[in-house]
Amino acid sequence: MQFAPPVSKNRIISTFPKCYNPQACLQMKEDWSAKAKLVFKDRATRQQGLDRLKMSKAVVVGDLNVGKTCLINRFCKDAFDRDYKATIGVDFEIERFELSGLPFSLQIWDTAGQEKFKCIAAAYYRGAQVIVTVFDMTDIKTLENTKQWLMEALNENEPNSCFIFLVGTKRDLLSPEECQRTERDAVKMAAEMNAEFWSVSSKTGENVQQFFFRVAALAFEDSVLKDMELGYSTAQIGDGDVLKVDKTQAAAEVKAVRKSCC
Ligand SMILES: Nc1nc2c(ncn2[C@@H]2O[C@H](COP(=O)(O)OP(=O)(O)OP(=O)(O)O)[C@@H](O)[C@H]2O)c(=O)[nH]1
Ligand SMILES: [Mg+2]
Repeated sequence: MQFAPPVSKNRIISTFPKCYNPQACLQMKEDWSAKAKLVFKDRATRQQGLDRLKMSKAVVVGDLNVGKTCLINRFCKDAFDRDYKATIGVDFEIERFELSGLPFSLQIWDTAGQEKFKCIAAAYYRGAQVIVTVFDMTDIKTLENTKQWLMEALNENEPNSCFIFLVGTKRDLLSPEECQRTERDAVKMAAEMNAEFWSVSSKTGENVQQFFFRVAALAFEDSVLKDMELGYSTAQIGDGDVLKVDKTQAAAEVKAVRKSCC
């Protein structure tokens, strides 16, 4: 049996993360659902949870240059690169969390916005529990394009099976007035997309951790509740080996994509 190292302190989520804007929010509640709390309280589950991990997949899509890679790198590596380096095909990160005492992993797939890599990236949309559509707050055209990106990602997934997020990046480049105006447009778009809206800066880090905490919390709770509905005992949630297998498999796939592209 694989024993995962402890989750780092800054990945421990003990209270239910809030949304960014109540006008574009997927779930208004301020706490975990009562059903989910039952699972968290189950001591047997907590014990099993120490060596068992649950994993969800998030795919990040949007036009080229909008800041998808920077968003992921700010959260996963606490780093920011001023220079643009286009993502080739796909890339991925795995982040481990502890939510209300239970372990959870989020597989974050970074996809290329460039047209020539689109068909490769699209192959990785399948099986997503979360779709993150990203736009550049300084370039309104990229907001309009998020609908198309979302449609393509939804096409590869079961209807109503994904949480949808709309994320505006580069808020550090806008004046407060410009920011407000763009956020108003984004809230309207989020309503059309059934998405939750977030406004972030990967340069300063503003709202980035809060956003990913929210993603992790919604995906985790949903997984727990789905498992319950399927009638699994709480002790069966997740499987530690999944993390190892998926990571190796995913890394091999990314390598193959790069080879076929270059
Ligand atoms: N000021 C500022 N610049 C940003 C921010 N996020 C990204 N950038 C810049 O925007 C450019 C593009 O960022 P990337 O993250 O590489 O864009 P991408 O969406 O991954 O692009 P593709 O991989 O081609 O699809 C880079 O030069 C970044 O430095 C931000 O929050 N603020
Ligand atoms: Mg990129």
